[in-house]
Amino acid sequence: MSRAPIEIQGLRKSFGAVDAVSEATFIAASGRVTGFLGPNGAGKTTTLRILLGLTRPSRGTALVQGKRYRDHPHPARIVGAVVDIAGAHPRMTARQHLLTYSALSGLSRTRIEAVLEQVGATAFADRRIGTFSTGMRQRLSLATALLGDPEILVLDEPSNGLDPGGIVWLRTFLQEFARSGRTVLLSSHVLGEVEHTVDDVVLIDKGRVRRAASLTDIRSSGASLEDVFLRATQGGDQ
Ligand SMILES: Nc1ncnc2c1ncn2[C@@H]1O[C@H](COP(=O)(O)OP(=O)(O)OP(=O)(O)O)[C@@H](O)[C@H]1O
Repeated sequence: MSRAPIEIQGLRKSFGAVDAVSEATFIAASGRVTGFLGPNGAGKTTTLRILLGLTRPSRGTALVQGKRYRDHPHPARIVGAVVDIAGAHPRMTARQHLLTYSALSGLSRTRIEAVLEQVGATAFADRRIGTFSTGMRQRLSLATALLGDPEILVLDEPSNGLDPGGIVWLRTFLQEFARSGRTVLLSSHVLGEVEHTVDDVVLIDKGRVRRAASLTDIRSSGASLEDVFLRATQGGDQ
């Protein structure tokens, strides 16, 4: 059997006395959008940061295409990470930011126009990032993630601050990305939005994965995603 593009196995991470992640085991499959869901402080960002090589786990493994992120010679060509572009210089334009990121990541600059077009950012490509709305920043973050033409997209709370039009646009984009055989893992605590976007869900609470299932299976059991989420995160043992 071929391996899943994302495999999290027995993951644990403690920060001093705080167990941010105490048992996380799940996969994200290709051709699917997987929602990584949990309440505030559940351990989502910590898990994604470990997956992206930004934080070291205390135990366990988080693999992309069978290897740790940092062991890939060109990780940006494997995984695109959609995280806040807070580190981007506010006086840089979107196009300058993409040029800088290409150079730092060893990526060709030939895809810059294509990714700007892909995320609908061409119109503001020459404006300074400091003047951007949240939605524009999100689009630039996605464009940055797409520069390496990755097989996998990992997004931490991607619809934060997007207006309804932006949310629908992002949903369509992610579903089309997955339909092309690629893989999307996104974290969120906004169930209403996620329910329209994802194929599979992984529910985490207090650092433990409580449930992993397809949305179809959840619906066929007669429960709503909200029911399952509340049961999983309020001491239930699902
Ligand atoms: N660098 C750190 N040092 C100490 N504690 C941390 C650190 N990072 C995270 N934590 C703690 O680990 C727990 C999990 O945090 P994490 O950010 O992973 O949760 P989350 O599910 O992403 O939450 P949210 O939805 O609020 O962003 C929280 O109790 C948090 O306070």
